[in-house]
Amino acid sequence: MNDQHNPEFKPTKTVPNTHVDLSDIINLFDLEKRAAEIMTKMAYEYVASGAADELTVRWNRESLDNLKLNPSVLRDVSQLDTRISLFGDELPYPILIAPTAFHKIMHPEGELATARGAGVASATYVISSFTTTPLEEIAEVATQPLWFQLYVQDDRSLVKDLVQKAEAVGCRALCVTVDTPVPGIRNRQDRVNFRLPDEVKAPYMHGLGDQKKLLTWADIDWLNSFSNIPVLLKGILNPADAEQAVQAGVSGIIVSNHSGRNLDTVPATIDVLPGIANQVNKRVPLLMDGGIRRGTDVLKALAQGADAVLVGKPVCFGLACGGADGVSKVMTILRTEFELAMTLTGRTTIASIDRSVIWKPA
Ligand SMILES: Cc1cc2nc3c(=O)[nH]c(=O)nc-3n(C[C@H](O)[C@H](O)[C@H](O)COP(=O)(O)O)c2cc1C
Ligand SMILES: CCCCC(=O)C(=O)O
Repeated sequence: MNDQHNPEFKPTKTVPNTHVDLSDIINLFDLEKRAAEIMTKMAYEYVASGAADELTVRWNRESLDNLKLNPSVLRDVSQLDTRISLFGDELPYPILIAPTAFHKIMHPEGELATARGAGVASATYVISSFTTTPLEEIAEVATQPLWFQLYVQDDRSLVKDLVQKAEAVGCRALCVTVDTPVPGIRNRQDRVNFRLPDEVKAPYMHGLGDQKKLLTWADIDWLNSFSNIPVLLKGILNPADAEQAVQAGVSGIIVSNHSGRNLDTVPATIDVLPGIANQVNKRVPLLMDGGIRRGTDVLKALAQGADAVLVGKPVCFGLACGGADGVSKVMTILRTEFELAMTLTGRTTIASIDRSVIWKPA
């Protein structure tokens, strides 16, 4: 059972407590429980909620849980190599920090803490367009690669300026989010009347969803025409769109349903991944996110065709509970669990993680 559906999770405090003892946080579900106790109700509801009836949120987890593993025994597992290469950078392990908005509502140090935590954990951090800290300041404290997530907002000249700023501060890739022409139905956010506190600003947030200026494939051509860094599309859920993305010349694809926050009842990402992987056939790197909470989930996603995964909510909860320490703890727990899953399934390299890792009935 996914802990986030536990009705006992009632955020009680109204003032964030940022001095939490993390020593008894053993897994990522522990962290969500702790976060529910200490975050403001508004921030907790913002992070934890999904769209409408949250069916997709649940399915992301259920579909991962329902895949069974098929270990191979008696292999030499004394040496593991978890490195991958993406767009010219070597990542020590295939887990990135997904872009999530508004970190200052989760922790007073906001995105600076996230970047520091990413640095400690040797993780690549994808900064959201709706960061509450200017890009230059994040870049100053970052010691690991940064990527930038782009919301194409109504004023296209500001969009171009933002892409150029992201490039100027050293972001290594641009993840264009394509699943949010307008925000989804977010009942839980509406119930708490979600809004940014006056003291928190999102300097690059101007406006999504003017019906006359919705994002289309023509915008992808336009972005590709001037971006000097690889362009990925984030939020692809079917092989036809993946094919069109490759034809449009994108450098990578992120299979994502936005953690079930936008269109409820779309399938779990792990379920659509194999079909998309078949279609893309390694022409561009394929990343995936949605419900990754265990090292075995990372292994399953790689087995089903992803080159790497991203994690969103757990990083927000880690940030809320412990700032940079909480963020690094999330990534380190997941990395350690993933290494153990590789060892126990007898797969010692990323290349050896293929569909044979998933158990199938005889
Ligand atoms: C609190 C929160 C804020 C998010 N903000 C953004 C965002 O600004 N841009 C974006 O492309 N995706 C955003 N996402 C989606 C994440 O990038 C990612 O797709 C998703 O969280 C991954 O699933 P997981 O949270 O189950 O790991 C957000 C997700 C959460 C939970
Ligand atoms: C309207 C989107 C706001 C940021 C976001 O992507 C999210 O909350 O999921």
